[in-house]
Amino acid sequence: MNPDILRERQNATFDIEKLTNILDGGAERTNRRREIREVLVLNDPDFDYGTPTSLPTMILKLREYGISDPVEINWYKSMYWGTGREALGLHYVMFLPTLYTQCDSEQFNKWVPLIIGTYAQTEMGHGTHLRGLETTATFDPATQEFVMHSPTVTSIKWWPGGRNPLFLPLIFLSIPLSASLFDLFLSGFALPTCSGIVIGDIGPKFGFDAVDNGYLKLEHVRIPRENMLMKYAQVKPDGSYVKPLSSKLTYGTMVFIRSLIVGNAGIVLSQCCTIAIRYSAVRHQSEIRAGEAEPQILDYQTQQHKLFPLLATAYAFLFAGQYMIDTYNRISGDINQGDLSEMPELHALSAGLKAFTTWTANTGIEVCRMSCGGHGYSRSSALPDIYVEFTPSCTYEGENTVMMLQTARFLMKSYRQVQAGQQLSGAVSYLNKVHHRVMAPQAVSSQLDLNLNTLVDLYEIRAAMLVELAAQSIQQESARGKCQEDSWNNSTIDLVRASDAHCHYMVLKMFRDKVDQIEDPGVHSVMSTLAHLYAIHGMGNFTGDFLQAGVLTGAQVPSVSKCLKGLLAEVRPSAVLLVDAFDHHDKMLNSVLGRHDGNVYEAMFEWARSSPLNRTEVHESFHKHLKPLQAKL
Ligand SMILES: CCCCCCCC/C=C\CCCCC/C=C/C(=O)SCCNC(=O)CCNC(=O)[C@H](O)C(C)(C)COP(=O)(O)OP(=O)(O)OC[C@H]1O[C@@H](n2cnc3c(N)ncnc32)[C@H](O)[C@@H]1OP(=O)(O)O
Ligand SMILES: Cc1cc2nc3c(=O)[nH]c(=O)nc-3n(C[C@H](O)[C@H](O)[C@H](O)COP(=O)(O)OP(=O)(O)OC[C@H]3O[C@@H](n4cnc5c(N)ncnc54)[C@H](O)[C@@H]3O)c2cc1C
Repeated sequence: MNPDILRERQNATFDIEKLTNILDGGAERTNRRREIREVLVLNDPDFDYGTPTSLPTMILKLREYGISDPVEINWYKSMYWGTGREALGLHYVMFLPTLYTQCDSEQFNKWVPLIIGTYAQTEMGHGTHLRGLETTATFDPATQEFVMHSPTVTSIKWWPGGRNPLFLPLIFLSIPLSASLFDLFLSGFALPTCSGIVIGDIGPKFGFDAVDNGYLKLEHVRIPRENMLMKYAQVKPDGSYVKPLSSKLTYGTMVFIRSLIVGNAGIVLSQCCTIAIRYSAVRHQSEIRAGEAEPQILDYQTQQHKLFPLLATAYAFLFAGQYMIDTYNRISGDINQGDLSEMPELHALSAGLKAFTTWTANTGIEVCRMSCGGHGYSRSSALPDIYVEFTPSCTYEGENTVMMLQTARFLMKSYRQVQAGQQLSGAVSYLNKVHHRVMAPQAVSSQLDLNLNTLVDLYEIRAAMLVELAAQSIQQESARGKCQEDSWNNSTIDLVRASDAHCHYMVLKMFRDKVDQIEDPGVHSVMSTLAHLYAIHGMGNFTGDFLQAGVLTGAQVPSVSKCLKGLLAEVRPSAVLLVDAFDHHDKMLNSVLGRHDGNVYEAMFEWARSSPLNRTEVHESFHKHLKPLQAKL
């Protein structure tokens, strides 16, 4: 083991295993995750990663082991495929959940065990604006079929991932009866027997290469009436339409996946922090004091300033992901029982946190890559591949700006309710104080109050102020004679800013609540330090907001920076131990820089030598192209 990394692991001030258990949701979950990793994947003689049979092997193994829990599927898949995506991601995280949540019982029993599918909602002309989707599904009572049709070039289904060229069970969103409502259809087409279908691949993408994203054009293709997913809405044999309790129930799968993406952003950021911080512990470069040995780059304050707030953010997002999934499970359970009262809040929370966490993690991956210098740009680091695979999460499953505006819609509605004298509960209950003006900034002392509860309060006041400012912008636009829609559009910068601040407050609050639950003194101490670092770092990035909210004075601003530097120094001794607690297996990370043993250079040389370009002393292209050319010169 590299001596630097060995030294970093001595004198631990907290129990790493206990922290890993907290991240997994308990010791039993850690044991189960490791069982899946060690027994069901690494030590499985059939484990054949990287071969053409990998995918079918994985599917059969998941069924053989009876793994159906989304988290356990993800544990298995991420061990099998490492940090990359694989062609069946969409099947597991969108196609199956749609069947689970939108099929009636007969359909469920008929389809779920049997098929692999994709989710074809987006069209060439519309991905965000679902009410603008053009694909039609017209019911023909005479034949008890729906006629599926792509009326325009912009209605061609575009992007469905994992498009299977031979058999096409896919979830469709189409407009069967009216522009405002659309429903889900399962369309099993067996190509090439089924005429009226034009299918293909949309071509090379920025990345996501393991997933074949396709296109699908339908020309009056008929499917049985029974293929409409009929849990919430039905078309009866006589053609009558039974509306769902809410038209937004059709959107349920997107809410589910957005809820998963929050935790996934934490996982991906934790992978990158593991790579960058372990590498920074073994990389020596330049000098701090003339004549002394080159220091570990982790001892540079700027390197700590790049990586430690991201480390704190990774923990924050992992805890936010736990909260999000628990909230999703609770509310979707109520929805299943017909109680839709919290559906708007679930939508607003999942939409906002999906955007907030993916935007932050997306930027953070690049900071981790650049903090590793040239070797960070090598594919051997795994950081370029992680970035390329993660960055579309800011676009898919709800483009981030649009998602933030959906959260803003909920915040504005809540603000208006408070103005009308209603008492709010849940995540927006802090807006009650705005109405009663108890949001007045606390007596701001000359010293920054570092109590975590106080910091949470300051973020709450900042969010409330920005919600009020956005609402005032809309009111001012209306007062200038603008219609409601234009008043909204002319305030969308403020609205996104308010949603971002609301999400930032929510994530810090979840972090603080999780720290409060930690009983082990050592783990509590180091997690409390990270939560403070997360809060103070955000205060440094958004100083203007806190000044504008009156919860920070100009005189206190220097102490924010001073406090930040102190917290960076406090984290430094535990940095490697804190990434060890993420418990990412070398085989899954697949990173020369992030190896657990820290033996980076030896591994990098081996990695380079294994490159296809180094198979022969002289590359065949010399003999094929250059040598004949030289002979002519
Ligand atoms: C631990 C396990 C980890 C697993 C790892 C998995 C991590 C993930 C990794 C990879 C993922 C797989 C790869 C994904 C591939 C990508 C797939 C896709 O992209 S599929 C397509 C996704 N498309 C979208 O998300 C479309 C976005 N657009 C919309 O959702 C809607 O158009 C809209 C923007 C919400 C607007 O809808 P609409 O116009 O109908 O509504 P509005 O007029 O704006 O609002 C009317 C009222 O409706 C409320 N509303 C809107 N949506 C919802 C909802 N979903 N639920 C509840 N309520 C909703 C809205 O709030 C308004 O309410 P009021 O204000 O009127 O009260
Ligand atoms: C890798 C990848 C995989 C995908 N897989 C699938 C899949 O399997 N199935 C599927 O159905 N789809 C899939 N998609 C499509 C994806 O869901 C859409 O790209 C996404 O919903 C964004 O919609 P759009 O492309 O129409 O972008 P647009 O909405 O056209 O966004 C373009 C710009 O317009 C802005 N904008 C749009 N509306 C508003 C508004 N109301 N207010 C302010 N600004 C606005 C956006 O903020 C953005 O800046 C995938 C996409 C990617 C990148």
